[in-house]
Amino acid sequence: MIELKSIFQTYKGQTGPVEALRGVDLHIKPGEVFGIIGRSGAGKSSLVRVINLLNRPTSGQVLVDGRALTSLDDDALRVARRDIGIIFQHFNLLSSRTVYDNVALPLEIAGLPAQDIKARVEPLLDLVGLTALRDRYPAQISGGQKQRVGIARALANRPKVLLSDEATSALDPETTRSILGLLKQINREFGLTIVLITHQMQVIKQVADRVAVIDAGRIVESGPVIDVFTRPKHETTRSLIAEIVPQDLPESVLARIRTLMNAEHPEEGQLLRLAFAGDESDRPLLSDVIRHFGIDLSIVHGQIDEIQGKPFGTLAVFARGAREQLNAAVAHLRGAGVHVDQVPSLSNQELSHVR
Ligand SMILES: Nc1ncnc2c1ncn2[C@@H]1O[C@H](COP(=O)(O)OP(=O)(O)OP(=O)(O)O)[C@@H](O)[C@H]1O
Repeated sequence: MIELKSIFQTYKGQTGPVEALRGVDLHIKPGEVFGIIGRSGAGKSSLVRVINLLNRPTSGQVLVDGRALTSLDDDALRVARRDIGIIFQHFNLLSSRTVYDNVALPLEIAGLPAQDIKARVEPLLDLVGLTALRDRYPAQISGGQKQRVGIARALANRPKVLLSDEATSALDPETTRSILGLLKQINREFGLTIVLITHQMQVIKQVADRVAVIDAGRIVESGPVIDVFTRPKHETTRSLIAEIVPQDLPESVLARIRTLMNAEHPEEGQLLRLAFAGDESDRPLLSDVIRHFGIDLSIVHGQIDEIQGKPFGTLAVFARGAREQLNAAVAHLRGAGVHVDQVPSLSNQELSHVR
């Protein structure tokens, strides 16, 4: 549905060129909710605005629904853009127009007759739950309601793709949940492809199917959300995930591990960090390894959460047993699809760096 090929975006900065995007390749499939996450200044807005050519990239190709937007002239691009709706952090509504007239605006620009406009706008107001507020002005409605107007307006031209540029960043957590719920509903009902950029992992966790992590203008990691959450590879991903899944063990847990460690011969104890997702979490894997390999396990820390109905979690366990048995147990867990980090040393100094 959307293909970005080797995208570079360089701005003329005040003190010299700023390379906001440095060779981005992305392939977003039809009907998926694709999240792009990164810290402030990573290049998220530049990237999302390249998709509809609000920003023309310095080099690279943008294909949407098989059409190379980067090769179109201005007139053809204007028409092609009707297939791509966009919603913004600050809603960008016209204050002098009512809710109804804001939603109608893109259809007026496209030259639809008033009757056709009415036939499109009314069901959209119904969809976003604003029929009763149709004659209010933006100053007379809440932030969440403004974003609902933004969504209805973005859908007016019946796009195939909806871009969301930090659309929930100015909203409180409850309103954010309801707006994301609405986006997911639209994605399911209309099969609309949604690309959302955000700096909030909560947003990715609630609605995205796949996610790409952008850092300093490059995609550093991408994949299904559940994989990226349970097995983050890049430091930026780890620190973003720490917002909702703590990546470092708390000091009190480290103190417990030190106590356990002091009670053991170093070669007989090992700290393991397990990450599991989906079906793995339903199986009695820990009791399996205790029974089959004759080892003891103490759970020292853990967290279980859910991503779109699928459980995922991390556990830190202190494993005791003969070295060979411990290694066999780790191999068994890995064979069952659990990601296992073996914390290699039990020295106090290294424990202070345990993640
Ligand atoms: N028009 C511009 N002129 C010069 N530099 C720009 C321009 N727009 C963005 N930049 C720079 O490009 C880099 C990427 O900016 P961008 O807005 O894409 O990042 P972002 O991840 O969306 O950040 P934020 O979350 O803070 O909005 C930053 O260093 C920014 O200062």
